[in-house]
Amino acid sequence: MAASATEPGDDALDYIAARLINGKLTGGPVEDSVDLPRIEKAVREILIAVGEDPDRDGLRQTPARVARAYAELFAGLRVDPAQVLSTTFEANHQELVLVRDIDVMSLCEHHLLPFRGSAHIGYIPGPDGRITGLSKLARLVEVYARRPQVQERLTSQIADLLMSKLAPRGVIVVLECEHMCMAMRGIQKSGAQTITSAVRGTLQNDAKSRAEAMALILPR
Ligand SMILES: Nc1nc2c(ncn2[C@@H]2O[C@H](COP(=O)(O)OP(=O)(O)OP(=O)(O)O)[C@@H](O)[C@H]2O)c(=O)[nH]1
Ligand SMILES: [Zn+2]
Repeated sequence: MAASATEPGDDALDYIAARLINGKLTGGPVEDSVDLPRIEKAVREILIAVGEDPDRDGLRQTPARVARAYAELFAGLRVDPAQVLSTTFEANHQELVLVRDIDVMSLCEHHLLPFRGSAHIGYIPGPDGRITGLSKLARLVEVYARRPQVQERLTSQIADLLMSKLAPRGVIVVLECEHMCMAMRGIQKSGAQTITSAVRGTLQNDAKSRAEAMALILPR
């Protein structure tokens, strides 16, 4: 079946945006916010520019496929990350909560090539002991990762939103990623891991707490 911008794939894209924030859409239908025909036109131009025939059988649907793929990969641009943390709980827990090894896939904003790895997110609840659902930490990663990114900004955006919405005593976010723009092209060094951290509040100020959290995050 021929795929086009107005076929059932659009529902799937709305579903992806909704899934990022637990069933609530903030950005409206995808066709209102992502100009799929414009992406298609640009991809067709790229194919011609590199010397391909965009009308040959295998490539005919490629511009439409790439348009839908980009809408999916950048679905986080249509989502308000604050909504991810709209549900919190009283737990009277005063110690570290840490979710390790959250899968991260994003696109670097310099080359639009993927970077991929793990996120580790920890926080010490505030005096009210308020916590959030563990899955919300992974959702937060998804919302910010599904945008053109640099790893440093992705790391600090997660930390800053947790600080402002959860009012914890401290936050630590560590990302370990491999960048395809360093592996597939350019310097062509595959396997290099970039590690970024964003540390806030007491985890920033208290070296002992920070060292304890880091030992749990990067034990090797
Ligand atoms: N700091 C940072 N740099 C990134 C990230 N993703 C890609 N880059 C870098 O962005 C830089 C862009 O550098 P430019 O010199 O403008 O582009 P370029 O000529 O394609 O660079 P090379 O990759 O060195 O060939 C490169 O050094 C990439 O490695 C990221 O998440 N954070
Ligand atoms: Zn890049």
